[in-house]
Amino acid sequence: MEETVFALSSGQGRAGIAVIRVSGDRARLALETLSGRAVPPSRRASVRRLADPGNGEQLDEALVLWLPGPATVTGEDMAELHVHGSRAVVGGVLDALGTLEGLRLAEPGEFTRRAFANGRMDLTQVEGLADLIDAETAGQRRLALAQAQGALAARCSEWRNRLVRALALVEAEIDFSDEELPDGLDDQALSMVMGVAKEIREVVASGSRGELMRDGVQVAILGPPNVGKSSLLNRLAGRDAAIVSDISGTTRDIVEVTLDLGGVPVVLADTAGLRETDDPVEREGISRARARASASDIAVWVVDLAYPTPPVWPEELQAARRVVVGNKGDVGDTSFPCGLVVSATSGSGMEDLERFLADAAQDLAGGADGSTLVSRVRQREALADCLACLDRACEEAWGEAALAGEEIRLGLRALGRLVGRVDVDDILDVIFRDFCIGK
Ligand SMILES: Nc1nc2c(ncn2[C@@H]2O[C@H](COP(=O)(O)OP(=O)(O)OP(=O)(O)O)[C@@H](O)[C@H]2O)c(=O)[nH]1
Ligand SMILES: [K+]
Ligand SMILES: [Mg+2]
Repeated sequence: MEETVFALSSGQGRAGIAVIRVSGDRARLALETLSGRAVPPSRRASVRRLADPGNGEQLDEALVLWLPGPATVTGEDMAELHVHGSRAVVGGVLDALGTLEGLRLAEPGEFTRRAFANGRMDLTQVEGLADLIDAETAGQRRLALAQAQGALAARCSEWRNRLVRALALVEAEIDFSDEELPDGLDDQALSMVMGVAKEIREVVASGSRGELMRDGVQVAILGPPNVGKSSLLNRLAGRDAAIVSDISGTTRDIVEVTLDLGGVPVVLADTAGLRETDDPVEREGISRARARASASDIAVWVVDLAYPTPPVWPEELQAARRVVVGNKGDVGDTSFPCGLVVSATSGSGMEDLERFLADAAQDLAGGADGSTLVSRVRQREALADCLACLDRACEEAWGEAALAGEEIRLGLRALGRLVGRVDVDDILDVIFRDFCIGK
């Protein structure tokens, strides 16, 4: 029997209400012991006095729920205690639960781990839930919620069913042929595999959008020293995140600010001005700036319109979108060719820059049609593996049936990895590492 676990599932610190969850076979006994009465009718919120079973001292008057398994989040019997959210009440109730035999504090992510173990969620839903809890923008919430509710899981199981049927056709053909093995896939199996491959290809192609939505679109602010890169970052952030001064080479470390632009998370990075220098610290800053530039999705090159020089994009730049921004438009030559003219000090043109960034970010990460299903490299790679197998199966279509069948089987295995049916051990710890106690 698994131990029964409990934890504070709402946030740490003083609050109006705090929610403590108990999961496992002893959840009923725990609730009965603390409340001194039989559990209330299942799934009905009921008021109970909770007392310390050791000395009988009342700890709180709470709203409690008795949730018998298996139709619970973890798949086990559960109890929920909605107590007053002070340190003393929460601490008292947690301590009291800890004194009960067979109960212990849950480890980070343990509720979700049990849900996964009991088949209440597949791995993609677990990942979606982790992302939902961390979601900061509306776009992230939509993507994570769809995944937590099983949008990707449902597609996977549908692909799986079709591939299993195709495989059955191939195997039947192998079994029924007397001497000579049949050639490749039969027509029906081939069209099934091709159909699934086409759909997976589309999902894989949209994968980078989901990853950008989950991780944030990276914007690098680049340019020579003293052109006003840090001033621009501060303007966009609406606060003094980076040090501004009239001394060239002020910024050394990367300064990051995350913005919510139309529901898409955008990570702005201010960087050291690019120039030749003998100062070892500044040189390190410049090499960091170049590294960040090469990892950016959107690159902004800033020109000082008071002393304009043409942009020199770093060679390693791979950004999908670039823009040249002429700064110090308040004092400089606004006829110099730039994508946008702004002034970080007066604020003129800043709305245009923000709109440019929002549109570009939306282009790269937004998926208003909700068709984006994958949001992690792990998911995209598993699907790409599956796709490669299916493509090889189709190539074998006129070759050996046994080989084609084997490729379909390998494709199914890749799908199994995606949802956590096979080869799950090494990824579980990585996924649950991000979870905190109570989830
Ligand atoms: N007139 C005017 N001055 C500006 C504007 N933007 C920035 N400055 C000034 O330009 C100087 C340099 O600004 P920073 O933001 O530190 O420039 P930077 O590109 O980050 O400089 P480094 O970090 O040294 O590479 C400061 O004195 C700012 O006040 C602007 O739009 N107009
Ligand atoms: K400066
Ligand atoms: Mg700077």
